[in-house]
Amino acid sequence: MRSNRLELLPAVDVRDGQAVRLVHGESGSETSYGDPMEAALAWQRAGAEWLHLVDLDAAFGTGDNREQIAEVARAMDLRVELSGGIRDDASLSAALATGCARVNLGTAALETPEWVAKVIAEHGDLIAVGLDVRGTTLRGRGWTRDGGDLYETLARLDSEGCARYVVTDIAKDGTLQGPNLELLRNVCAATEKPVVASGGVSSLDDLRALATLVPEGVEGAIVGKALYAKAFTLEEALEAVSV
Ligand SMILES: O=C(O)c1ccccc1N[C@@H]1O[C@H](COP(=O)(O)O)[C@@H](O)[C@H]1O
Repeated sequence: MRSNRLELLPAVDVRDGQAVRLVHGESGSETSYGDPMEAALAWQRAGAEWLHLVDLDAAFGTGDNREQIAEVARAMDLRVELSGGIRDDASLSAALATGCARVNLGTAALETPEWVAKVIAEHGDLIAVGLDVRGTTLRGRGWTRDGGDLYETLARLDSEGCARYVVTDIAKDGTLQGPNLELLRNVCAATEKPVVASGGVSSLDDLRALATLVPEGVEGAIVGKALYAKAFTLEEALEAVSV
């Protein structure tokens, strides 16, 4: 049964060994926030139940931070959602070996749909698919390449039994402009599977607005820039969505 409380997933995105935030996911727009382990431990101490942990170099194809990310994932007592560069058996096995609660596949769902169908069948709830969109066009390879229509891909993944979607509006990501509630409503109307919202959260009111979408299927929200910019604390965010 679905919970009626919005889950919060503070984000730690790692580029070149540092916790960073990007604007619109654009390479080169990084603001650095220091050591990823310290950031993750800070969110854990503040009461986070989930951590959204991203290897941005692996997503962009500019290397990877795999060892460091595995160290962070292993050090956590909370549940970790791991993403970035998980595109084949080797990277999936390495990700799952960290003990993470689930992995988030992006590019692979656009470029190697047969492999994604296979791993959904094998791993069920451990696999989520990230639907990173501009308008209704999916983007892969560090959000630099078009990858098809959102709703066609969603229907295909649904038919393959995908357990969950992480929906990012790229136009909102890292901008502190508020989430795209219309997009989230539309995705929730198109699937019965839970949706994790990503991109744009700027205030406690944004989180309260997302919490109103829980009955429609929004299960959680990824929060990045707003926490690093100290728009509110994680403790305040958790309180705002508690019911
Ligand atoms: O999170 C970001 O800011 C981001 C920016 C640019 C590209 C990817 C980004 N994050 C996440 O990376 C995975 C996709 O990685 P891949 O395509 O599977 O290698 C996905 O969770 C994005 O949301």
